[in-house]
Amino acid sequence: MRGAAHGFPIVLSDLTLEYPAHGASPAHVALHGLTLTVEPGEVLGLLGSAGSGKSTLAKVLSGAALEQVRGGDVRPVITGGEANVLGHRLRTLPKRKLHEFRFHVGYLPQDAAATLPPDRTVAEIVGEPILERDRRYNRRALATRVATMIDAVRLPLSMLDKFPYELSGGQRQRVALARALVLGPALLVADEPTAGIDLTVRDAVAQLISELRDREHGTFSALIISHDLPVLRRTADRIAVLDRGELAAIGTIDEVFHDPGHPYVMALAGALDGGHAVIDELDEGPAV
Ligand SMILES: Nc1ncnc2c1ncn2[C@@H]1O[C@H](COP(=O)(O)OP(=O)(O)OP(=O)(O)O)[C@@H](O)[C@H]1O
Repeated sequence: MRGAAHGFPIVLSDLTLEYPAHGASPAHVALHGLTLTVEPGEVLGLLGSAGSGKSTLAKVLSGAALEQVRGGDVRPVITGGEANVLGHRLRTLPKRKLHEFRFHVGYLPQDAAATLPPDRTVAEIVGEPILERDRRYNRRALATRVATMIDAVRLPLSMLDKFPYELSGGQRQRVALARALVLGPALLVADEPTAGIDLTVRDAVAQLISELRDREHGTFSALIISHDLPVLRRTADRIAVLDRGELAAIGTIDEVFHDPGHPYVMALAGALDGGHAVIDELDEGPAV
């Protein structure tokens, strides 16, 4: 693909994602005909109504949806078009390459804070991806890297020996973010990274993401799902808006909201004019 050959971290071409039929539930198309490109060094914000397909896209682009299915979990599959991430065609990515692929993509799932392993300390949780990659990794270097990440997400080092149940939801969210970033990924896919985090720390999380982008000179890119406009203004070069599984708009925040052609984007713009910074109250979207 042309984009991938030029080092674009994400190239989506007419991408359709579907949850296969399971039990009594029929197959469900979650995302339809999505075409977009994330440029090297770009942070793309992703907004959209509830159920518009944001988390589904994050699961697929991070490679999480390609992992072995556990229990009754139903994963989305690519049923049309192409998704190329970091030069890999996800549709045909061999299972043996998935592990390596996932080392290069930091993924913060929507439920990350709630699903941290309860029996591990913060230090163990954040350091785990390093040990998964290299069991013999120098323990002192590991401790330093983990402490650096904990500091980067503005948590005190006294948290390192704590268990998830001893932390607040916002602190757990930041532990999950530290874990997603610990391997120094080329791409971060973050599903509501500031959910549950109080205002003062939200700024710090936005700052961390923009620092990574600025410091890594085009080698760090991100897809950030968020309804938090101040966070997107700080971090995102452009935003894409999804509505009911389709792309409703894409451009800089100003381009998208100053000339909203799509009814859902118009409603978002109206909410912003009304002074709302966090716009998830529009989740149902207007009737078209
Ligand atoms: N496991 C599943 N099986 C079948 N359909 C699913 C499954 N998970 C999600 N869906 C459906 O796929 C669509 C997209 O869901 P998704 O979670 O990606 O939306 P979203 O934009 O992230 O929403 P939210 O903002 O509420 O998190 C929805 O219609 C949802 O009901």
